[in-house]
Amino acid sequence: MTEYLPFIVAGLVTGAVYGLAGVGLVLTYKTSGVFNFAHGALATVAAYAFFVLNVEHEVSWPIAAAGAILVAGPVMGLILELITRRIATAGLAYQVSATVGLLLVVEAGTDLLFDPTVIRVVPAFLTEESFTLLDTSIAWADVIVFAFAIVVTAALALFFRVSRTGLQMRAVVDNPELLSLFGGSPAFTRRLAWVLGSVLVAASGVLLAPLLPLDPLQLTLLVVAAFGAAAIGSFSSLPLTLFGGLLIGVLASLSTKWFLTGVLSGVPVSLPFIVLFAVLLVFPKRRLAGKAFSVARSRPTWSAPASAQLVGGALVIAFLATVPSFAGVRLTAWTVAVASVLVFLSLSLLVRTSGQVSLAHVSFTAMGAAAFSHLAVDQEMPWLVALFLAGLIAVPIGAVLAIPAIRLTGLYLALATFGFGILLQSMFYSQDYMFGATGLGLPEPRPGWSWVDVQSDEGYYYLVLGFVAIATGLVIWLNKSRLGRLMRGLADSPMAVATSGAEVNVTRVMVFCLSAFLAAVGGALAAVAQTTVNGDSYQPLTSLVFFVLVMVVLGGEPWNAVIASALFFLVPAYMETGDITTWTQVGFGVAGVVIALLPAAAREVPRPIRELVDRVSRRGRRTKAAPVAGQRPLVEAGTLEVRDLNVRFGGVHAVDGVSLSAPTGSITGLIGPNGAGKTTTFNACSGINRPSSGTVCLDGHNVSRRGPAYRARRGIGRTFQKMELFESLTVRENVALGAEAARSGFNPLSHVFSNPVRSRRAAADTQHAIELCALSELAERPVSALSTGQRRLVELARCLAGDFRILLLDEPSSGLDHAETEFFGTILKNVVAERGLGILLVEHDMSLVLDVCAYIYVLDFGKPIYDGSPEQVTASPIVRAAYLGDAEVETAIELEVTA
Ligand SMILES: Nc1ncnc2c1ncn2[C@@H]1O[C@H](COP(=O)(O)OP(=O)(O)OP(=O)(O)O)[C@@H](O)[C@H]1O
Repeated sequence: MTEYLPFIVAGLVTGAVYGLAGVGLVLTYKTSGVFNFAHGALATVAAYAFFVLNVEHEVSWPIAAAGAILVAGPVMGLILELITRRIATAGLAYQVSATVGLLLVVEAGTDLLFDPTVIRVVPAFLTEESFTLLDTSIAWADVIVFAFAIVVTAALALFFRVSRTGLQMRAVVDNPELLSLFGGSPAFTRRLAWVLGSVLVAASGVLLAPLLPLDPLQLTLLVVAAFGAAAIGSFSSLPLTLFGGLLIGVLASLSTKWFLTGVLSGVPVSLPFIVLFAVLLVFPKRRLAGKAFSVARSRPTWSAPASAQLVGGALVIAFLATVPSFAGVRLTAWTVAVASVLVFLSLSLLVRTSGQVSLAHVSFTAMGAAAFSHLAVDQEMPWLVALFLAGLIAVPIGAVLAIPAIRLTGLYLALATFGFGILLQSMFYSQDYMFGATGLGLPEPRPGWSWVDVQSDEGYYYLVLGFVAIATGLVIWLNKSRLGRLMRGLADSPMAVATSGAEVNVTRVMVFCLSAFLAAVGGALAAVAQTTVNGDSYQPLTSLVFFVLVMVVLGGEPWNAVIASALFFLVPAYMETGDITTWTQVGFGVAGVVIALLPAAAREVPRPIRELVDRVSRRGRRTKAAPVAGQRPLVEAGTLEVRDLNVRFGGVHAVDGVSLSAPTGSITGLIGPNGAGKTTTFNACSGINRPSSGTVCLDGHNVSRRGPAYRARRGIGRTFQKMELFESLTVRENVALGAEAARSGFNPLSHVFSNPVRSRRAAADTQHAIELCALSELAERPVSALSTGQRRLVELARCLAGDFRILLLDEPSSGLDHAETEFFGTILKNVVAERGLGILLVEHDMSLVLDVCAYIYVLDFGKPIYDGSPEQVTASPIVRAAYLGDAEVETAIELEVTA
């Protein structure tokens, strides 16, 4: 035991500091809903502030610490509160862009202010006295740090539990409006949380300062250990977060004893990320998923017409073909930039198209470069085969990384990838199968083809240009294919994609794998331009810069990738000042913050450019002929049967013993006052929530344990009370996804390819649904530009275009005027008469219900209280009473029973 004690003590001290930083992180995340990736950067600022005051200006340590913690901390907290308040509804990717941008600014800014070549040491400032326990000398300073973390966390936890302000802090995330109604001030509460959170991380920065020479990158990443601690606390519990910090500290310290050399020597540094990843992979979903805040999505909707894109593409390629004539010594930089278009393209596919955040793309390029060298040199494989396999090697790793996004939500994918980049560097870069421990660099050979000169810089440049041009064309084609629609649909509404019949997890993994493949190939091509590479060329921080660039550069694919790659690789090549890379990092970081703060409309390509491009390419003059609407056959007869359904949410018994039957060929109503359990019943029928008991059967086939996509493919389609449209797609594309999502199924190939007969049928079904809902005039407009009534029709058309037999329509007339509701009723009656569809309709508009329904079920407080024909329902005193109040229902039931 005594041999372990020094390690345990050291681990408890660093762990207490991690825990403190983690508690600060949880505090701000809990109250603002924005995860602060710049949390570690705040510790850096505080540590340097302490250094300047205490060491450079010889201010006594208590005053210097007070300045760094109690002055710099709150100031940083208030700035962050200001930023995060504005980006709270900006969408996850923009939230990450803002905080990652801040991190980049602080890291590079510190290097600009403090010459990185000078070693700065902060002397230990707490007491140097120590005592002996079990033959181990323990410093009183360590005891103070440990006790400080415990006392502060306990005090905060108590404050949250018992004080009014603490309760308000917890309430502010759930419902800020409600809090202000009850006299609390959400703004003050949020500000207080940010100040407290920043003070805590500033304290951890000051406490870490004497432990190692000051280095902005190391300090920023060290505090990233707080992410692992916060994960153990489920991003929610303060005491568990402190415990997580202590656990990580002790395990990391012990692993320095256990794993001194060999494969596992990187474990101590990587431990927080191993813990973070393990938590994301194994913690029960409900403990984490519920904590992730859902945020509105906002994406640009304009894209240049195809003709303009083609001309633009040809011009860019023509220009790039002239590069060797003027590039001179910078030709290698140009080759790297052209190859890296693939990397940015792959990141954009993930981030901009499918709405998933990756902060580890440099890791894929590193894998590609290392794998290519080993395959081409050590294994002597043919050049093209080695390149292809180098790309493939990244695919399974991409698939594993996508798991947190599948199990949980996008934020956790961002966290997992952020940790993965650092983990790969600290654990695997120095292994022989990557860059090796010597740092000598791996040879990256060019093809030895005799029929063409690709050995020279110029020849290789043209090879890369050709490669990238073809790959870019393929990516553009993919974007326009079914997979492209599915990816964009996924970014806008995963629920609508799933209930249309597509397996969203297959799509998510596919996109990640494809992206990893392209990035690895791009990495290998770029590495070959440089002839040798080592691990230093692949810093994890660069992944953050790549991500921010993809967010800030306007324009769609592939233009944003071309511009981003040029900015990153060519600007430093042409600006020859020593710290240009640091300056550009500051610039990109600031841009990452600014783009998130801008209103959504300002993130579009500026209007004059859009108008000019549209005008020059004469958009709108030649409209493509709409496909011919197909005749749709009668659907096979069947019935949706719900038996004794019960759904509970904690103590709420939302659905209590509901049974109903909705056959094809007729419209069945499901009505009841607000909160009666109608939507919950729908969700149980379509597989969005799990009932605690009861069954859902389609044609006698029990589908209760199946997911939404399976049920959709069996024939259950639905619309949503709170509309779930694909905002960045046009009306036609929205409706088309209804027709084709189910056809993508589990098979990755059918996500991309479809047989021509089926494609034509899907296009005809789409057109049929569009005409049926009178949307032909609007078919090419983005849905975000439509009125509520038109949007309801698009959702219905999407449902009608699919191969569904039973449609669940949840309050489809809400937000419609009288004429629109009547039109809606007519469409419903028509599709039932013509195609024999079955409809289960939840609706508050009783005139519509009584007009179209053949049979009606009535719920109240989750219980079935009546069912019958429209006439019986209208006449029933039970139903009338249900809409008036509780006591009357019971009296009415008694009266009806006696009668
Ligand atoms: N995810 C959830 N967690 C906790 N309670 C929930 C959840 N979803 C619904 N409830 C509760 O279940 C009950 C039934 O809600 P539901 O939305 O199904 O009613 P509804 O009949 O559709 O109401 P409305 O007509 O207002 O849409 C309500 O008390 C609601 O607060």
